[in-house]
Amino acid sequence: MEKEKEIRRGVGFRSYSQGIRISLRLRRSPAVEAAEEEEEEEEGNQGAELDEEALSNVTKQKVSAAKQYIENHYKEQMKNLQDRKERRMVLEKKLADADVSEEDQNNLLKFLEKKETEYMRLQRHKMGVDDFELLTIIGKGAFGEVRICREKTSGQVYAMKKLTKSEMLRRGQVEHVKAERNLLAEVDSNCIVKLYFSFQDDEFLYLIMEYLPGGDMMTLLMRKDILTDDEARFYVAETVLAIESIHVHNYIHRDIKPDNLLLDRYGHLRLSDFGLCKPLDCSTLEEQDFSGGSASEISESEERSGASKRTQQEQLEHWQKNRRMLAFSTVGTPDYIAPEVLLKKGYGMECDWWSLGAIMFEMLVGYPPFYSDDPMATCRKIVNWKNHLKFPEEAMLSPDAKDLISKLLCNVNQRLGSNGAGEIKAHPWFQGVDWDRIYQMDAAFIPEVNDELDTQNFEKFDESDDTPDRKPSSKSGPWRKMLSSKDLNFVGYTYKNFEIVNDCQVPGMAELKKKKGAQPKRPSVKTLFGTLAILFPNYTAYIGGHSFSIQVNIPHCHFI
Ligand SMILES: Nc1ncnc2c1ncn2[C@@H]1O[C@H](COP(=O)(O)OP(=O)(O)OP(=O)(O)O)[C@@H](O)[C@H]1O
Repeated sequence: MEKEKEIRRGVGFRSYSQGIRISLRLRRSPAVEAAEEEEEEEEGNQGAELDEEALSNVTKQKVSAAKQYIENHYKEQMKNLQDRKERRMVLEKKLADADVSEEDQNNLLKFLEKKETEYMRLQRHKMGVDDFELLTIIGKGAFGEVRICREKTSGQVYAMKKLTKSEMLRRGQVEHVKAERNLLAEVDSNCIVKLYFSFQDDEFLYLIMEYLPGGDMMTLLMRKDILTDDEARFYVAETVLAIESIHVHNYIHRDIKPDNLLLDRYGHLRLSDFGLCKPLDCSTLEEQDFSGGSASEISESEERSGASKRTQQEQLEHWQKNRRMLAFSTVGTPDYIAPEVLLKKGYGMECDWWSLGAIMFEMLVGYPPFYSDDPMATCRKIVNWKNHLKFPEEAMLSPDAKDLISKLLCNVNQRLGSNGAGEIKAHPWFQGVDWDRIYQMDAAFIPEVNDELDTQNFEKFDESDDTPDRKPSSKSGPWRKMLSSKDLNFVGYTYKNFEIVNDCQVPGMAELKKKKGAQPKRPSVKTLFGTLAILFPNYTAYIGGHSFSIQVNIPHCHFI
């Protein structure tokens, strides 16, 4: 009966996004359709409105998936049209001001149109794992692996993160993975790893990101043991900026740890791994499960294992021995998670500032503040942090460093950063930090990177076939795919970033930008060529009998 009602009503909705009205009906028999039309007329044409309760959950899910798909599609199309118009206008304006013959002007405009057509074709191209040559594995996590890869057509090198859908579903991580994709697509910041494409096949989700060859902070800390105050200040300051840049977009990371702080070619830090927090199973525990966390109870158990007698150096060595194992285990390390997150009490952005405090402690002391042989004991220590936060004397932390850590590892309502990142930036430990220029300055360490495929700053991983590569699913149209029950969960995941145009990668443009006002008023053909190159890199043009060839790596606008 319910079902019949559902079929009789059909499903309709209207979307007024970008001025486009969409109404969708799921399949009904012609007889049902006719009956419904009659009914609609009788009801004064109100039949398209949803009777929310009459719809099954699956139908509602399908409707919302279809709605999202169509809205995304039209939104993107409108934006593309607008962008195309703007590119034409920019070029026309430049041409009007330029010292170029009419013939050259026409040639350039024709060239632009040709490139636009190719660009549109490229946008329609359905990306799949087959578009990439898969190279070395550089990371493994609970849901999949990260490896470097090369796009076959452009030759561009990326990092490909591959996540197993079934695993995400099993662990209820679907919303998290969507959050990760959304954040990466939405936040365009120097401090965040850049996302170029995301796509999926039947079994996996793929994120194609920039490859950051400097390695991660976990590896750096394992190689260096501890950092000096100045070195730590540099990385902590860049982490503050990275956290701030996601908070201003109303995202909370919740899982900030050294493994998620990546270093670029020049040693500058970028935050990654959004929304895939792997809650140690203690996050499903209730408050009483954290009982037994008093100083004396934990000391007793640590005494039994000999942990309480360890010197700072011994504790550091013990930590390092366990660290990789913890990082690659399915439960992950809880060492940086805020107590309110562990207790599921409801948490806000402050939890990321707690993680910052734990990372800063590790940078200066050598191991995180609540480290214990057993991850459950670590959770207990975090929840009972007042009894367990101790600065080893041998570490000789400066009073300012201790003060900042203590103001980050504390109750939420007293935590520095609760009123914005400005509070943290103003702390005396950061005195002398030029917050506006830190990303332009030399990093504390410049990583050794010999070529674009160099992975020396990463651990070596086995090519064992945990998550076998599969062929991408058939390309028989988005609707069929969208409505297959498995993929409904991941609708809206696919993404191409054609937007981040980094003109500093265009030879000559960066210099022009630096020397303000140096750009000639009447641009030469060469400058015009630069403009076109920004729009459409990697091409050779013949202007005024000269051939100009520029190789520009703007991967998201690739191979046009
Ligand atoms: N864009 C990138 N460039 C270089 N290395 C990367 C990149 N993304 C990830 N990595 C490497 O892969 C490791 C795992 O990545 P990430 O944490 O995103 O994966 P994950 O499966 O979500 O792991 P986790 O188990 O921590 O959730 C990182 O610690 C880093 O060493």
